[in-house]
Amino acid sequence: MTTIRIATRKSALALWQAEYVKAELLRHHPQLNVELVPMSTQGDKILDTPLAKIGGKGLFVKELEQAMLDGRADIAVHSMKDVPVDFPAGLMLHTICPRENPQDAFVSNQFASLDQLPHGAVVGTSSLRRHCQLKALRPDLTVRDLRGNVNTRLAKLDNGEYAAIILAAAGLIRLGFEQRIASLQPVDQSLPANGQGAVGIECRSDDIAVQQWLAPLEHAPTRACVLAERAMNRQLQGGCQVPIGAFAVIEGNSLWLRGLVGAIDGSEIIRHDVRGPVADAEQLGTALAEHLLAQGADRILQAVYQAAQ
Ligand SMILES: NCc1[nH]cc(CCC(=O)O)c1CC(=O)O
Repeated sequence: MTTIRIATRKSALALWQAEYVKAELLRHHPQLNVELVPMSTQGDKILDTPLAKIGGKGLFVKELEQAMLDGRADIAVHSMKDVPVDFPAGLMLHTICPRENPQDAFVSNQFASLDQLPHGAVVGTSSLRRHCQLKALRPDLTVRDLRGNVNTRLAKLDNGEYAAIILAAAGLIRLGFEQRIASLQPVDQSLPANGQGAVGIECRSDDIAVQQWLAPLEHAPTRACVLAERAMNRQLQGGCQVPIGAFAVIEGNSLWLRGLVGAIDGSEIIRHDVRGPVADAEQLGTALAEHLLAQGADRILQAVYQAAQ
């Protein structure tokens, strides 16, 4: 019997995603044996420092990748949002699964939406992208860092430390917390991060057998969108902690990609969007990034990187 071992982080969301891939593999190939190999990553161990200050790309994926290279695991399941743009030699991003709701969610026990928050309210998020867009809409708000997995973040909200918190809707929905979403942030007010809501599967580049098992899990429209979004980030040389939004949708045969780069305090946001054939997804992402750079995105990003040091 063929066994496929899935390297996964131990957070509730990571385990959900690994279980999802396991269930999908078994649904398509009932003859397989699929096992989870849970492990801790560097990113899971550093909980007290804001992510933006730790730097280092791929904090949450290195250990999983080493396990595949060592043959202790065959595939790794990732939130595409957390996957660095480049892969180590010998590994590849093989499969992109159907996207869950890509929007940011407004979660509060008292308020229905962002515009209901009283003047000066404290909002929790650890994402520079969300921070930037929140302050642009509501300069009066105090944005405070909010780390931890989804359960921890909800507990901090319930403790009364924040009037509201912003999380990815996808994580909440997958973990059964959909009813905690007070409202969804419209994408033109909170443009999602590249890859948000999509699950990706990484494997060894030469492991043709595993790649054949994975093939039916692929979702072509999600792949096109995520490739466009990631190409934009790659061209901007943005890591995972940058005030960059990138979000694509497919309309008929055409792909519509929106992007932004902003100052963390929301004082300046550069936006642009492009449309083109779905087949040109990556070129669209690169072209959008070039436009943003020409409009001053590099100046904004340099200031962000300097402030983080
Ligand atoms: N950076 C952490 C992370 N990585 C993926 C998700 C949510 C699920 C997804 O985007 O697929 C989250 C939590 C969040 O942003 O609220």
